Amino acid sequence: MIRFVAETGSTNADMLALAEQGAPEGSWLRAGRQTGGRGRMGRHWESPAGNLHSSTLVRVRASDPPAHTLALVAANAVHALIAPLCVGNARIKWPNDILVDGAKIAGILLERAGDAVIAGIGVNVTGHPEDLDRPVTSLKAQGAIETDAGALLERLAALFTHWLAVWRAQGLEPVRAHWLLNAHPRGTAMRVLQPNGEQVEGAFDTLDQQGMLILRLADGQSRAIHAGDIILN
Ligand SMILES: O=C(O)CCCC[C@@H]1SC[C@@H]2NC(=O)N[C@@H]21
Repeated sequence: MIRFVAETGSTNADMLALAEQGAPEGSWLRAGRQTGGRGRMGRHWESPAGNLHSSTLVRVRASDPPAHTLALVAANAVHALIAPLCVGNARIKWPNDILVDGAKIAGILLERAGDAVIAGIGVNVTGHPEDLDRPVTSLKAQGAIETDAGALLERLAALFTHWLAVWRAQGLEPVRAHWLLNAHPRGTAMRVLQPNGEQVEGAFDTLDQQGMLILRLADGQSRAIHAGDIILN
């Protein structure tokens, strides 16, 4: 079920509260705008009217793949929503940003409380921040014919349900394989800013079976990265 509120602080915060009150898996919340939108690594997510701000709830089970790999489920769903609408080339950037021709168009934030994982998805539909040090874009700027956030969420919820079912029934492998098809190609040069402040440079190799980024360093060694921000060179 999709609920809509005209304005809230953060749909992720609201969905975490709903999860605590017993909301079932498959619940969705969409806000017209957010006043305290949360981004990854403690950043603010600009959330003006016209864009898509939504969160859904997954109740993880003991038999599921690792909960953090729901990031790949969400990225596959958001990529499938966005790619057909854009003239430019839509790609997933690890861990779960969606870029069009190198400019960020959507972001995903996973938060967990007990068995509840909240997947928060923000899509720049009609607007995007102007003052960032990284390229950003929106569906409107990409010439998309569908720019109604409500209609986009109907489609996104169906795509998320599909990828969640694959993840649960077939495991991580098909989800990971599809993610790799739509992500930066192997050999892409990148710099990783890790949460501890360390920077690592290398070339994208693959995602391992746990969803970790495997980077090939200049000396030929491999490094597994489990968290951080990537800058594509
Ligand atoms: O930093 C990122 O790329 C992740 C951004 C996630 C933003 C979405 S908008 C809906 C949901 N509610 C939030 O407060 N954040 C997520």
